[in-house]
Amino acid sequence: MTRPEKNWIANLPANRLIAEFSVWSAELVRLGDDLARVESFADILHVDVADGHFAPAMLFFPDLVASVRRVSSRPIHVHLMVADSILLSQVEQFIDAGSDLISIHVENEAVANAALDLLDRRNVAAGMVIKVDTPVERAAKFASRLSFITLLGTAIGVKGHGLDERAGTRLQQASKIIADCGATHRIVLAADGGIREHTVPVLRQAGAETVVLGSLAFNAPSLEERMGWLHAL
Ligand SMILES: O=C(CO)[C@H](O)[C@H](O)COP(=O)(O)O
Repeated sequence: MTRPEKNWIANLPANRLIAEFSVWSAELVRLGDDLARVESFADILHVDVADGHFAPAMLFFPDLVASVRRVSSRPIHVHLMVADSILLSQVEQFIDAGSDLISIHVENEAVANAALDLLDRRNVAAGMVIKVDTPVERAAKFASRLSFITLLGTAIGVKGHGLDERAGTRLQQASKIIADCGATHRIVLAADGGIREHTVPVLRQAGAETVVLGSLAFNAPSLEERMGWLHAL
C-alpha cells in the first residue's frame, strides 16, 4: 500500500472533525475485512499499545502495525502506553513497523525528550497523550516538538467508559498551550476515550480537532450516516 505523503498532518482537514478510527474497536477476528470497510471514512488509523503495567490492558504489537500497513493507505497513529524502561525500544520497533505518528505519554517525562529525539532522527511525527488526572500544563514544555496532543477523556487503557466531566475545560487549556507554544507547524488537538453521540459535539465545541472513534464508528448502524453527522458538527 502507498504510504501517506510527507506532509500528511498539515494536509488533514481543518474545516471539519478529523476521524481517527481505533483498531481496538474493529472486529478483530476479521480485521482486514473491517479495515477495508472503514478505509474510505478513516482519516487516520489509531493503534493502542499497552504493556499491562503503564496501563492495565495488554494491547497490540509491531507486527500488527506492519500488517495493517500492508492493507491500508491511511496514516497509522500509534498510542504507546508503556513503562519508561521499555519506551525507547518500543518507539524504535513501531517506527520500523511503519507507523506515521507515535504518541508517547507526558507521564513518561523522564524519557520523553529521548523518545522525541529518536522520532525526530527517524523522521516520524511525534505526539503526546495526557492521562485524565494529569495536569494539562505538564505538556507545555514539550508542545513545540509535537504534531499531536491527545487528551484522554477516560481512565487509561479502557473502552466502553463515559467521558470525564473535566474533558471540555482540559481541551480548552490544551488549545491555549498549542496557541502559545510558538510552533510554526500544525499541532492537532485530539480527544480519546468516551467518544459518544452526545459527547462529540461538546468536545468539538471545546476545541477538539480529531476524535478517536471506537464503537461509535465500528458499531454504527450506517457508517455513512454516522460520518456525515460527524463531519457536519
Ligand atoms: O483507547 C480507547 C478508549 O480510550 C479506544 O479508542 C477504544 O477503541 C474506544 O472504544 P469505545 O469508544 O467503544 O469506548
